[in-house]
Amino acid sequence: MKILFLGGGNMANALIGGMVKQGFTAADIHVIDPGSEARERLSASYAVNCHADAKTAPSAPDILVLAVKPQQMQEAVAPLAGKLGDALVVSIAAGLGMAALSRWLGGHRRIVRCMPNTPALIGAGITGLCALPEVDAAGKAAADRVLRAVGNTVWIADEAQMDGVTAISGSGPAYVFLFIEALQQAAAELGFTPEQGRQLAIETVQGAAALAAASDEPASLLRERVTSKGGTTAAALDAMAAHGVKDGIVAGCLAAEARGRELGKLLGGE
Ligand SMILES: NC(=O)C1=CN([C@@H]2O[C@H](COP(=O)(O)OP(=O)(O)OC[C@H]3O[C@@H](n4cnc5c(N)ncnc54)[C@H](OP(=O)(O)O)[C@@H]3O)[C@@H](O)[C@H]2O)C=CC1
Ligand SMILES: O=C(O)[C@@H]1CCC=N1
Repeated sequence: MKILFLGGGNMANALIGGMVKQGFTAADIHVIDPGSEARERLSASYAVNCHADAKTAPSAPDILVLAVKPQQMQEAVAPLAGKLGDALVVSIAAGLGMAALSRWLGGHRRIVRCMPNTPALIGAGITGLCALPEVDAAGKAAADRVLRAVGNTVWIADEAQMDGVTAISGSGPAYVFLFIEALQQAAAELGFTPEQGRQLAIETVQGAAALAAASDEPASLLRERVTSKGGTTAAALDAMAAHGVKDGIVAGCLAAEARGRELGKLLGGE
């Protein structure tokens, strides 16, 4: 099974690292990236085959993973159009619809669109996936196996919801990191050292996420359990509500979804 990556940046590194760990054979993985640094990093880390362009790469791989920026995609896939045989194309590009991608690939229809996230780097990713109707069960299973190498997967029936997946889990780690930054800033203002602030903030987020994952109860109930009447948490939540924290997060997610749709249109979608 030959797997070709187009683009060898952050997400390709995360996926390839996970795949090699899960027993995919490095010799069967090829990467095209014009950047010599990107290629050196990948071949040094995982001993995969790296190519500066499509000329030396396998022309009809079993799986082609598209891991360039959405804005780079049309130009990047042009050399591959019409030459893919029945390769399964797995795109991780935000916003880019499968109809536009299919056109750019000369009418290729075996396409799966995915949205992973950066915790994939440590095998803790969550990926939403969606396929064109022409992709059979074996094709979906193959895409699922690639993305499961770096975390869990959720299949989405309606492609229109993929921008929503991007808004919640694709971009989501950035919101959580912002929250951690805010906790660390507050810790610094309260006189803790950076190391103390880091430990208190990160282990709180880790512990709360683990508790939410382990519990059948909704997050709102877990929150209420922390919140004693007239206590410190109530004071904090009141101040956060006055600053619109929760509404701001919801508005941010909706803005991410809207930007995904906008990118899709700019990139040639309907
Ligand atoms: N980062 C994230 O959290 C997530 C990203 N994604 C999606 O993953 C995709 C990749 O993102 P990310 O890994 O962060 O981006 P990167 O910029 O890190 O990686 C893209 C790589 O592709 C290279 N490249 C540019 N043009 C070509 C070409 N013609 N042929 C082959 N390679 C090329 C780039 O080189 P150079 O730098 O020299 O241009 C770069 O090394 C994007 O479409 C993004 O929407 C999806 C989920 C999460
Ligand atoms: O910000 C972006 O566009 C990409 C997609 C999801 C996460 N990063």
